[in-house]
Amino acid sequence: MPPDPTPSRSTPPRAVLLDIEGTTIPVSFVHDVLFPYARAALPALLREHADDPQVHAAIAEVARLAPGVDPLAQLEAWMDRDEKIAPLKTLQGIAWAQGYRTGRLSARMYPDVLPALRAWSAAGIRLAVYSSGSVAAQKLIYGHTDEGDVTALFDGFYDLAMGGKREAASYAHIMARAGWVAADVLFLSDVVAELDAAAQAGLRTCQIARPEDGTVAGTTHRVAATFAEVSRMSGLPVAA
Ligand SMILES: CSCCC(=O)C(=O)COP(=O)(O)O
Ligand SMILES: [Mg+2]
Repeated sequence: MPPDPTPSRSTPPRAVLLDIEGTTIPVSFVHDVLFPYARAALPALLREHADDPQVHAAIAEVARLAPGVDPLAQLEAWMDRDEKIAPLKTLQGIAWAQGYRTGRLSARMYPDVLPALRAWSAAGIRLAVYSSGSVAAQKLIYGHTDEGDVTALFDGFYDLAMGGKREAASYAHIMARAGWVAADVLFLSDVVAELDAAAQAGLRTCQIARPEDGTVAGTTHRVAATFAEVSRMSGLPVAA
């Protein structure tokens, strides 16, 4: 995307960066389906696949971050606190891969999301994902939705390798990596601290506050309950 010499908030965004949990996929799917699936699968994964290079590297990273602690116990403690730690996210992604492959997992998106993403993409709006879930896990979730494989809608996938979602520098890294101009990009998330960080980096922001997830609307960002509302507020194409 070439830089716009006169970026203006009165023009529609040229790109949209999207959080997953609570924004495109229900919190209940992540917390009641994905997380318990990974928690149940991790002991066998660590026991039986410790020689797999990705598993091996992730376990080594857990040991580096928590020296002297049993890696499985540490992972379970992080899961108890829903910590967004890269090796945990890598291992969860590996655990979910088997579930998607065998058809035991299929992702449910909020019903308003896909029509909007399709309309935005068809109009040339660039779309990218930024989630604490690993890039591999992001491609799995969007590759195995109840609506089929929707990964082709996205130009980019970004995870904690860019930095934490509550740090402004992470959004600057993503802009540099994508070649996007922050002022032209709309970031959608349910979490105010993430929106604060994105706004600090110069992105436009809109909080997604879903009644079904009980998301509490903040006071400092625009708020929408659905992607149709985002379209109307931001001048993005509205789904037919
Ligand atoms: C890739 S889906 C699972 C998302 C996940 O593991 C998580 O912790 C939620 O992160 P998000 O940044 O999407 O809120
Ligand atoms: Mg979220």
